[in-house]
Amino acid sequence: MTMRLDYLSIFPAYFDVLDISLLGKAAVNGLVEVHAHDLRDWTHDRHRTVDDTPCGGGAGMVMKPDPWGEAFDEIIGTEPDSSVHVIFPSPSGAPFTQSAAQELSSAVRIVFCCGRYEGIDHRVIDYARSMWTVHEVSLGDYVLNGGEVAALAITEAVVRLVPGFMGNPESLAEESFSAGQDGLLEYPLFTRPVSWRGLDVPEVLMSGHHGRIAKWRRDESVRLTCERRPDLTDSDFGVPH
Ligand SMILES: COc1cc(COC(=O)c2cn[nH]c2)cc(-c2cccnc2)c1
Repeated sequence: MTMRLDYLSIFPAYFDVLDISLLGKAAVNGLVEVHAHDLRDWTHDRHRTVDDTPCGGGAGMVMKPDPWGEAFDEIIGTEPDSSVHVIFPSPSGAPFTQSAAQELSSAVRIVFCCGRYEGIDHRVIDYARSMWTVHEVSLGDYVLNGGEVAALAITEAVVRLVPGFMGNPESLAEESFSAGQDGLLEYPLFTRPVSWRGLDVPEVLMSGHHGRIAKWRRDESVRLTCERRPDLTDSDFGVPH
């Protein structure tokens, strides 16, 4: 089953990068189909206007609903279809998580709507919710100039989970934020040379003693998680289960 990805943006060139690297390979072997669209193609005035001043006053500009509606009609259609997932990256969205990426990796169609300026007229999101499955998602508590970079990050998190995309699926299982690690951060990784600029690989990892190695890795994951992500630890005991 091919996953179709559409990107609506006033800077569609952001998505040229999807033709290379891992994503390019997925596109080549028919797993993923990518279409980027310039929102201005659905404007009709000489200046190809996509924004206007906010009703009720306030600083900055808001993206007009009209171009979005016409683009939706052409790109997605005018009939409701809950199998279409429409994503609005936004600072006011719900935190994007690995489980959300996992769910989206089985979608047949995902449409990314990249907001610019101060945001998009809210009726665009309300309309989209009446037609498709909408996700307003945040990548973190910071503000980007537009949704394009967030759309690329979400795309990578999702497409790498599409069955048949990753060379060796085992590497997916071992990662942080995947079920296998109980939501712990990944332990530190090492490879050869054993000694590098006066820094040595921890001896336990060279011992060949698998039980000790597993314990060292678990202890490191717990230590790192408690240090850096107290929010991921269980408040009762301060140590993740
Ligand atoms: C500058 O103001 C913005 C920026 C962005 C781009 O996304 C992010 O900055 C982001 C995403 N995760 N963390 C930050 C989106 C909107 C927006 C879109 C739709 C509805 N409402 C607002 C507004």
